[in-house]
Amino acid sequence: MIQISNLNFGYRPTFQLFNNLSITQEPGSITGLLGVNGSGKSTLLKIIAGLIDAPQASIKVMNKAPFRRYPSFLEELFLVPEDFILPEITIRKYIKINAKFYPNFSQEKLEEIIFQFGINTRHKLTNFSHGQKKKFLIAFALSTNCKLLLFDEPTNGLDIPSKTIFRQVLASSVNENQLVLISTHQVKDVENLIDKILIINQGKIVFNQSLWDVSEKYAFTTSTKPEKENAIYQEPSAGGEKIIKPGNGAPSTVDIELLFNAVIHGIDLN
Ligand SMILES: Nc1ncnc2c1ncn2[C@@H]1O[C@H](COP(=O)(O)OP(=O)(O)OP(=O)(O)O)[C@@H](O)[C@H]1O
Repeated sequence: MIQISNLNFGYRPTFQLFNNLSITQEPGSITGLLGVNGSGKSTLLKIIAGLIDAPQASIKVMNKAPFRRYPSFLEELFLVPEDFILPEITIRKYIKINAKFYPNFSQEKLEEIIFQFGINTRHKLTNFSHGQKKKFLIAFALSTNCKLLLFDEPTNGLDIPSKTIFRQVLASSVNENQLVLISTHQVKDVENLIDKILIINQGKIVFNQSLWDVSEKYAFTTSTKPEKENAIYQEPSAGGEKIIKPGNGAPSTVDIELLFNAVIHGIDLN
């Protein structure tokens, strides 16, 4: 569904943000895109969505060049950006105007998610708080049933119950023909939701694996003192050490934050 090879891109000629970045992603997963501040997560989502051109790279998203922005491409992709401006119209009007661009749009699904989030459809969108607007946009995105859904920091601004509802509605409303890519720093918010992890660092994708594979290959444990042998990576935490060791065959619950820190510190967990 996403094939990017040799992506070189920078906003300024003097600073290259991506260096020969390559990714392949197939449908059927909810993938977390992780990276430190400024590593280029939002930029990558915009390139995939066709909002930024990267003419030197070979980029195919749903077998099309995103920046050409063919209608048949746009009707199968929805990006929920980190920041957005919504028009001064009611939710009902927004739906009436925008739903028709998405052939698989489900009004029923939208009403269900809006109900779960407790959104009042009579108000104008501009009268909502940022978190309320975001919940509406997430609900709309899921209701489009697009093949590719891109979420940039979707849980920023959501209250704690809404984060739980976000995980529930996302997990229950996507199917194996869709790919969901979620850029986030809030790894706790996407734990038990994502099934793949992509990590971007210093202009490249440095990690791309399913959580299931990671859970089988490695054991994530804690100890009151540092491990002298056998630790692949360890770091101090409240009350002791968090440790990654080689797995023993039994699946281990993956500590995504620890995994991320290990990869960013140059540990090869591929
Ligand atoms: N429109 C722009 N013009 C120039 N530079 C930009 C622009 N947008 C982003 N950048 C720069 O590109 C780099 C990557 O930004 P981007 O927003 O993609 O990173 P990010 O990983 O999403 O960051 P964060 O986690 O902080 O949201 C940053 O150094 C940023 O300052």
